[in-house]
Amino acid sequence: MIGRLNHVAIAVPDLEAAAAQYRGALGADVGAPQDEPDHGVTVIFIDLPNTKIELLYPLGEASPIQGFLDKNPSGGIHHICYEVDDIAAARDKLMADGARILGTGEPKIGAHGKPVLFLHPKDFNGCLIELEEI
Ligand SMILES: CC[C@@H](C(=O)O)C(=O)SCCNC(=O)CCNC(=O)[C@H](O)C(C)(C)COP(=O)(O)OP(=O)(O)OC[C@H]1O[C@@H](n2cnc3c(N)ncnc32)[C@H](O)[C@@H]1OP(=O)(O)O
Ligand SMILES: [Co+2]
Repeated sequence: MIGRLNHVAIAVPDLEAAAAQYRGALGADVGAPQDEPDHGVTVIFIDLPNTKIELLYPLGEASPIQGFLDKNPSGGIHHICYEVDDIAAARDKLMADGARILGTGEPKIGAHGKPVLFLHPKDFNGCLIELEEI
């Protein structure tokens, strides 16, 4: 069901500093900050030859990443995103298998303009999984 690794997301305490580090120290192709108010985050994408890195910073009062940063003040890997062909079919199969879909269960439009869903980390070995329909 899952396909390519779309991105690895890293929650960071200082977005500009993290972007500068990836651009300078690591010589990466770093994009511009993008506010995603529907998701409570500001993101910067970094293009790598085989996948992307998503730098995440809280946006607004109810950001879903605030608790993670409170527990991990230096930042850390927050989620990984797998591509799927049909997100509704993937959701229905996962729910039938007993996995918890976060939020309403309905896909939201993600940072790439495509539908996304999140799966509870406690159901997947402590790893928060995002699915993105491609
Ligand atoms: C820009 C759009 C999009 C894209 O297109 O790429 C994005 O990536 S948006 C990214 C941000 N959005 C989300 O993360 C949405 C889904 N997340 C959530 O609903 C919540 O963050 C959460 C996963 C339910 C966690 O909620 P929170 O209130 O912070 O924590 P809890 O205390 O309820 O956590 C319960 C339990 O889970 C552990 N946890 C929390 N976050 C993670 C994580 N990222 N990875 C692994 N484990 C995580 C937390 O530590 C708790 O464990 P215990 O302490 O053992 O109870
Ligand atoms: Co993401």
